[in-house]
Amino acid sequence: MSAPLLEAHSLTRAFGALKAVDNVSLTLLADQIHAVIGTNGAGKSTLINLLSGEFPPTSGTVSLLGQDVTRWSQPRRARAGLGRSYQRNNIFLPLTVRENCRLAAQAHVQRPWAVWESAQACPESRRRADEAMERAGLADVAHVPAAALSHGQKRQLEVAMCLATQPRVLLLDEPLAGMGPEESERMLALLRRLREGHALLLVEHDMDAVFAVADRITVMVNGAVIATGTPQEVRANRDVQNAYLGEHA
Ligand SMILES: Nc1ncnc2c1ncn2[C@@H]1O[C@H](COP(=O)(O)OP(=O)(O)OP(=O)(O)O)[C@@H](O)[C@H]1O
Repeated sequence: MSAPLLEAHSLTRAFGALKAVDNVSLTLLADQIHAVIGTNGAGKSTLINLLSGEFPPTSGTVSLLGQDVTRWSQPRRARAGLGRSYQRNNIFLPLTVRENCRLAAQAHVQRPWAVWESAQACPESRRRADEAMERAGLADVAHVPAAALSHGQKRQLEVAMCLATQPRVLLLDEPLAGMGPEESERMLALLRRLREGHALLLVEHDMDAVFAVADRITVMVNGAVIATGTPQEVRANRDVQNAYLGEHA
């Protein structure tokens, strides 16, 4: 069995009286895609925010590569190997694909205070950027300004920028949002390629895609986990069928 790269133990996050995430435990293994699904407001984005370190949990712990990172900031977790792509667009539109990837790598490698000055000069960030573009299938459009990319390519670029930071764990928040069938297929192929060597957490509303690509699925309702298992186990789970799946059961 693969090693756990990220573990959440009994994570809870309250906003006033509301428990947006309620006693959630989760283990992300290397070489696996772990999807988190649930209705709107189930707590998926809050869970990603707790794992990535956007804000602290009310209680519970997060460990990354065996280290307790619960009180670590988001940048510190990122430097330790936790990558995240956002639902909101994080790209510098006037810059080329390569420059966006270089800046992401640069912010990580060294001299983060000098990102503009040395994006050209730092061979290590150039190497990481080129590798990330290659893996994300964007090498052909390296010189294209991000503004000229299709919606699907922009989402690929977000993943590439995340890869340029050389993470072991990738948290992906709705990478397929707004995509047509062809773009979705391309992104799914990319996620499958990324599985090797990484632990991927995928929050996604497209159930067909989730069941096609995930090794494990966690189902959340009202902040709590109601089931975790293989796609087959989750599909067959009565609680999940009643609470959520409907026509996907
Ligand atoms: N900063 C906040 N302050 C107060 N309530 C919040 C905050 N963030 C989230 N919530 C509430 O927590 C609950 C979970 O929200 P969250 O965005 O995590 O759900 P989600 O599963 O990601 O939903 P969606 O699929 O619509 O993105 C919701 O009821 C939401 O209104």
